[in-house]
Amino acid sequence: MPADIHPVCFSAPERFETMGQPLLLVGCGNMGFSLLQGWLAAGAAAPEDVYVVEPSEMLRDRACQLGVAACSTVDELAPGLQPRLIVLAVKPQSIAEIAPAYARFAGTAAYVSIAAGVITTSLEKMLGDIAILRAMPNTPTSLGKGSTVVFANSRTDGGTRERVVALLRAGGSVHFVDREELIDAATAISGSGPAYVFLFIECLARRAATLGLGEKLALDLARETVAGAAALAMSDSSQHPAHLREKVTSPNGTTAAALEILLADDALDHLLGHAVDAARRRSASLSGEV
Ligand SMILES: NC(=O)C1=CN([C@@H]2O[C@H](COP(=O)(O)OP(=O)(O)OC[C@H]3O[C@@H](n4cnc5c(N)ncnc54)[C@H](O)[C@@H]3O)[C@@H](O)[C@H]2O)C=CC1
Ligand SMILES: O=C(O)[C@@H]1CCC=N1
Repeated sequence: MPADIHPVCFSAPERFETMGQPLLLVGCGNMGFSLLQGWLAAGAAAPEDVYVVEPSEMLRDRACQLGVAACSTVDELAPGLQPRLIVLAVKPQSIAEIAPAYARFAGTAAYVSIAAGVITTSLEKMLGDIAILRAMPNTPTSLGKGSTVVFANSRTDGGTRERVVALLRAGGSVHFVDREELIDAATAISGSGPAYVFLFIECLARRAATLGLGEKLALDLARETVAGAAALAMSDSSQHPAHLREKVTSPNGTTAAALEILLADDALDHLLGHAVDAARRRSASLSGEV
């Protein structure tokens, strides 16, 4: 873990502080819905406290099936609604158009944006000089197995940080960074990371099928192998992944034959390095497009 990323020591509270406090989720697409699933499953928010704004009828229906209220535009929200937290889960390219309509809640609300690459200075121009946090979650949040990296602007007080952590903690671990550019790094590692792992599963399954294992068994084995290895890697933090790898690798055995290819000229390391750099640079460049 980079020295700048400090995990928040936050054991799950018995009673989440977000309970009874209206929470507004703006955008309920892939990531917004993953967050919503995580919050509700962990009891971090009660369905009756959550209001979703989402223009897609299909996605509103999906949200409503979890018991929350959903409408298609900000203007349809009850005039008296005073949200305590507003989570902006819309695309970076559309946030400048969408966010300003939510500035009217600034008297009661703190804002969390999950938009990749959209810096707090830009968000402050859209919403005002108020408490704004950037969070970079990932889709395993829907199962409470996600990682979220958070940066808070200077207007964010301790109570607001705690409230946001209480909510995000429902989706898995929460880590604060104190330099905003580290959100770009986190985006490239944990935000986009699940896609790299899914690609690995796809590739492994394709190879398994090529070896004659059959489509279903091929996919089952690829999924189970990644899930099992990840569970092992998580089960004992004193064991470095390299040590776990060595335990699989018999001298002059089959794993050694495969690793000789993957480790040759640091091929995999370099490929992943290029990929992660591209994601980090893309995150940084998105800020110039907003
Ligand atoms: N998909 C992922 O794994 C992650 C995504 N993010 C960030 O989350 C944000 C959303 O990404 P996705 O969920 O993947 O995209 P998405 O396209 O699935 O979701 C965006 C949603 O915003 C809705 N929307 C459009 N206009 C709206 C408006 N005026 N008011 C309310 N909602 C509106 C869309 O209908 C759509 O459902 C992006 O900024 C992305 O950078 C961050 C971490 C991970
Ligand atoms: O691909 C993207 O831009 C978003 C941010 C991290 C994951 N998905």
